[in-house]
Amino acid sequence: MTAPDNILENGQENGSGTGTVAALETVATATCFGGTQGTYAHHSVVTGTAMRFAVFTPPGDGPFPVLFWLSGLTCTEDNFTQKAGAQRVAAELGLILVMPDTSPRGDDVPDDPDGAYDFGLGAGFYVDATVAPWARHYRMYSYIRDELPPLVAAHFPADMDRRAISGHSMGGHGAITIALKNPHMFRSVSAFAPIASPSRCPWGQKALSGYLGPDRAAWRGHDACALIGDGARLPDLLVDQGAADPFLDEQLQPHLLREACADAGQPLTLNLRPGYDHSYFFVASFIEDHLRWHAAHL
Ligand SMILES: N[C@@H](CCC(=O)N[C@@H](CSC=O)C(=O)NCC(=O)O)C(=O)O
Repeated sequence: MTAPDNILENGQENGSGTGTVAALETVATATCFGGTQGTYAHHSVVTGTAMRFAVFTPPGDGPFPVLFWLSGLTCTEDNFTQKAGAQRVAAELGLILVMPDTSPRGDDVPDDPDGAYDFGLGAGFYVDATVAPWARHYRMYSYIRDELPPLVAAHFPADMDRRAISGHSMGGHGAITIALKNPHMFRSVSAFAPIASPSRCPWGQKALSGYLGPDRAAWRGHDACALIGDGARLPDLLVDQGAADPFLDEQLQPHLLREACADAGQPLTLNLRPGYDHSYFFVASFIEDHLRWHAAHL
């Protein structure tokens, strides 16, 4: 099976006997390092909107292991795809890369009332909102965990028993927390400049209070440090963090993750990279390390 090159108009049986998987529209494709870089669209039952995601399919027949990449605030499926330069190594390693959008979008999807970049559109925070008006569409946790994997399995030459997850900033938080809550799903987990403890930084407090309400007990299930403190575990965790990141002290706070892991005996490799900021120049500089690390675990 190669990457889809047509527009499928009907859903197809997902092979598991559990129902149909949504049709996938191919928005655009390009050949890249012998593989295919594509953008795909579908109707999401989970978010109730159209959703887009990007996929890099390496050359060859597969089945290939799959890395899910979760991007940060303001991003779409394009940021990592166009800026990280991950395709060369993914082609060499035989790794499918899946890059979803970071929130639902559409005319009836509410946004931050002030148009701020850190809530609403482009800022789904990988949680299922429980508070109106967000709860109707902002369900990125279930989208990433439950809806996207069967779509990838149905339409791409993917070996879903060999899954990895990684992400940047808000997406680093998403990758770590989704893996901590679903340890059977991923063989390896890494992050770039993740928000270590959303309950204790302005970005996270705004998002968790807005999407989940003021009860901090509900926030614990989406806070990596709280999850680790409450007993969740990963076999291993790789994190890279730029030491010149302007969000380091106020928002990201990697020392909280280091302390939570040390207290709990959770394995963690935390690389503090002198001179690097929060941008995709930083991600591009170390993505090869992460892809090789994931490939070794898959
Ligand atoms: N000052 C920026 C803030 C947004 C920003 O830095 N977004 C980061 C992720 S931050 C945490 O989730 C990002 O990845 N941006 C996209 C990019 O291509 O660099 C602003 O006001 O937009």
